[in-house]
Amino acid sequence: MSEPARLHMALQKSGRLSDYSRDLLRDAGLRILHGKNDLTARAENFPIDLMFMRDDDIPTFVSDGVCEFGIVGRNVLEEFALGEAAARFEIVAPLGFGRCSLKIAAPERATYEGPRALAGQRIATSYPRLLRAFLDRHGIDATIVKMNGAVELAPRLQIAAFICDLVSTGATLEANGLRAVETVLDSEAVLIRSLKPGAPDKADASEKLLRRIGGVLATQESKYIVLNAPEEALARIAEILPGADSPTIIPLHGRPGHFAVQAVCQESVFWETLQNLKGAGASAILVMPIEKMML
Ligand SMILES: Nc1ncnc2c1ncn2[C@@H]1O[C@H](COP(=O)(O)OP(=O)(O)OP(=O)(O)O)[C@@H](O)[C@H]1O
Ligand SMILES: O=P(O)(O)OC[C@H]1O[C@H](OP(=O)(O)OP(=O)(O)O)[C@H](O)[C@@H]1O
Ligand SMILES: [Mg+2]
Repeated sequence: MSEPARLHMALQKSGRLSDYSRDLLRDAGLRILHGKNDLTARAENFPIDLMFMRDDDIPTFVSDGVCEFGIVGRNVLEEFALGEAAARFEIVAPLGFGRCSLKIAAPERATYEGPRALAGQRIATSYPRLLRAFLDRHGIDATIVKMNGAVELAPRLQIAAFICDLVSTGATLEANGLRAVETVLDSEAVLIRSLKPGAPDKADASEKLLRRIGGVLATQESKYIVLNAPEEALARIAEILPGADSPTIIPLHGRPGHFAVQAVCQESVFWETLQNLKGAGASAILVMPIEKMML
C-alpha cells in the first residue's frame, strides 16, 4: 500500500513564535522528530512535514500552496496581504500567543494631539504597508522610512521623528525614551491555510489536523466546573456559568433539595465568576482543566 500524501506546514524557525507553535502541534498529538538546526521535520504519527523558515516568508509559502498550512503573526500576514492583488490564504483560527500591537510611538517629551501631528513627519517602520494604510485612513501624508530592525533607534539617530513598531510590555519603548501614541493593529499568531486547491488525497489529513487543533484551542479556554447548590439557586447558577450549555444536575445523596452541578465552561473562568457563583448559593466549587476535547 502506498504512503498517504503528506501535508506541509510553515513554521517560524527561531523566534518568538517557534516554541508556542511546536507546543500547539505537540498538544494536537503530533510526535515530531526535530534537531535544533533542521530546516524540516517529519511527524512520526501523522502525515505532515514541518518547514522551518523566517516568519516573513511564511505567507508566501502558504499563498503559493507550497505549504497547505502556516503559523504566523497577524502583523506579518496583513503586511504581506496589502502587497497582494488577492488573498490566496485564509485565517483558520487565532492562536492566543504572540500577542502584541503595532503602534506609533513618539519621543516621551514630544507633544502629541492626534494623528494630524504626524502630517509631514518621517516615521520609521518595518511595516510600511500597514502604516501607509493607517495614514491613508486618517488622510495624513507623511514620509515612511523602511527599517528592517532596531526601529526604536530611529528617533535617537534623527532618521525619523516617530516610529511604528511592535509593542508588547512597552519595555523597549521605555528603554528608548519613547511612548506609544496610536495603535495601528492588534496582533497575535494565527493559523493560516492555503486557498490554492490542494491534492484531493490530502483532504482527509487536513480535516483531521484542523479538528485536532480546534480541540486543543477549545480546551485551552475550557474548564470543567463541579459545584453543589440548593434547588432554588440552580437557574441563577446556570446563567452565571460562562459558555456552558445544559449543565448536568444530579441529586445529592442524603441532602434533599440539594444538587451537584457539572458543566463544561467554554469561556474563561475568573475568580470573579467563582465569587458570583458563591453569591448565587453555590458551595464546594471545583474548577478543573480539561485535557482533551473533540467537539
Ligand atoms: N514583544 C512581543 N511580544 C509578543 N509577540 C511579539 C513581540 N514581538 C513580536 N511578536 C510576534 O512574534 C512574531 C515573531 O517575532 P520575532 O521577533 O521572533 O520575529 P523576527 O525577528 O522577524 O524573526 P524571523 O527571524 O523569523 O524573521 C512577530 O511577527 C509578532 O507577531
Ligand atoms: O514591548 P516589548 O515587550 O518591549 O516588546 C517589543 C519588542 O519586541 C520585538 O522585538 P524582539 O524582542 O522580538 O526583537 P527583534 O526586534 O530582534 O525581533 C519588537 O520589535 C520590539 O522591539
Ligand atoms: Mg521576521
